[in-house]
Amino acid sequence: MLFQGLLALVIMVVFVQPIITYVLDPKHLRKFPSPQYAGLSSIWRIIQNLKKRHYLAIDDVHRRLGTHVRIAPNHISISNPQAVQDIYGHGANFMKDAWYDGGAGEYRHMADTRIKAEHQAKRKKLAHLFAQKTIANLEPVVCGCTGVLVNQIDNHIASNKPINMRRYLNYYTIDLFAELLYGYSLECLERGDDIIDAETKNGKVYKVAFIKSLHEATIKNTVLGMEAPLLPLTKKLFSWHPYMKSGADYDNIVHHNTVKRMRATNNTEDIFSKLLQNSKGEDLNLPFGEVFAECNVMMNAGTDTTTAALTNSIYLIYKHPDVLQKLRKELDGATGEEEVPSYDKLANLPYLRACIEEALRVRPASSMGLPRVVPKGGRWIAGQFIDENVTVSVPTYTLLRNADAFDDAASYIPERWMEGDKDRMNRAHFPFSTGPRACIGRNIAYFEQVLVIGTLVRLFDFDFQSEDFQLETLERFNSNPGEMFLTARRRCV
Ligand code: HEM
Repeated sequence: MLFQGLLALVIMVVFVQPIITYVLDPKHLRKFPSPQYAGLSSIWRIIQNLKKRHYLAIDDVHRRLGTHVRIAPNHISISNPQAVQDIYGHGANFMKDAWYDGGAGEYRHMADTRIKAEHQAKRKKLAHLFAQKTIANLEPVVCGCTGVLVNQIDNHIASNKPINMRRYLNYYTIDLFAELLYGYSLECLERGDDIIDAETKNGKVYKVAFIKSLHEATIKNTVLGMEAPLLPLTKKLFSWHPYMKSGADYDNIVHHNTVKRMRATNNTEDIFSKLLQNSKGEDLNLPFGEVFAECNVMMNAGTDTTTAALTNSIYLIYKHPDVLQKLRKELDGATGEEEVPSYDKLANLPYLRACIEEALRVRPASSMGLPRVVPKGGRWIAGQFIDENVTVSVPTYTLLRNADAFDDAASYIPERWMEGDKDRMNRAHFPFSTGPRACIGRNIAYFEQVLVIGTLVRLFDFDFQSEDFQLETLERFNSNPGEMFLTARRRCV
């Protein structure tokens, strides 16, 4: 009876109420074109998401229908560089949409906190963790992990086996971020798998796969968040679904490591120790739930996006032999005999940086338009007035391929970041988002990319499994690369 009641309510909210709203059109949204039935039901977007091709569907509708497109009953997607500042810029004051409630737990973390004052307080508290100065101190850990990755590639060469670079780069980011955060590695790279300890609140420890848990949890959060008002119901209705268990598994991985680190008595200089204190070293007395929430988002955002960025860079560089050759010339001139060069030798190499930037543009780790709510009074966004309380977003993938901002936009051309019109490009280039909610971890992300790409390109030749290999993208929330098997050889210099 309860189940039928819930189902009826879901049908009412998902189907009936949007039809009434569509006809009455209180927020004047019918003037915006929309694909198929997207203006009537969020099911259209949910289906695109379940197909893991949401960004491509949105890209396609913008090409066909123009800059302002209604992609859900209360959601306008706006593909225009001006909209980036209008929506996400400092001073725009657009709140994060209720979609972020999809994955929110008892305590909010920095990324899913929606209230401005709460977010500002959190960001102020945690900003010192991500300052360039703090990150420079992390170099021994990043170099150490990069060395383990090099060893593993050598092991694959020795045993004549191709290496699944997408997975090994993910093991790398998991180990690296665990070591940065908790002060110890989860040793996925050494083992060649991501099966690690998780722990329930009752203290039961069990083994689980990190990548699968995180990915399935993300699909669940993304899809359920698209009908945020229904979350209290849908979470119950789908409690049987395996992705719910995956969500709990991911939380339990973070729980296990947070409890373990909390108990540790040694004075490790890791992000965790800094998380518990302010920049003056005074104890913040954070409740466990808040510490857990921040660790939860860091193990997610700090691993999944950088895996995508690293895999995409390796793919694109080795798919473009002219780029590979030019990059190697720059690297060889700047580095010595050491296997893993120091960061300062790589940090200011313009072509290396251009290769990384261009990979973030053509294959962004985060492709989906990040939803925000139009503030009271409504706003003009990229030339069109949008009523208050309407959800808006800029489709990241589509804008990063905007033909007005980028010549030959679909092609991988690192040179554009050295010779092109940077002002024109930067108006549309926002792989880390922008404004007060922009990525706080971008310094870490560049640090890792510079070291890993700089090291691997110098040391190894890689062959794809076939000449026509195309790396697929599976968009959950982040755009995750598919499997990428490479045959490695030590480079002959
Ligand atoms: C190439 C790698 C990365 C990319 C492309 C990336 C991209 C992004 C984007 C687009 C956002 C905005 C999300 C939104 O508005 O919903 C974001 C936010 C965030 N990122 Fe990253 N990220 C990367 C690496 C990292 C790393 C290494 C960390 C380390 C912890 C991190 C932590 C965060 C956090 C905590 C937020 C929320 C910030 C806030 O709302 O104030 N990211 N990132």
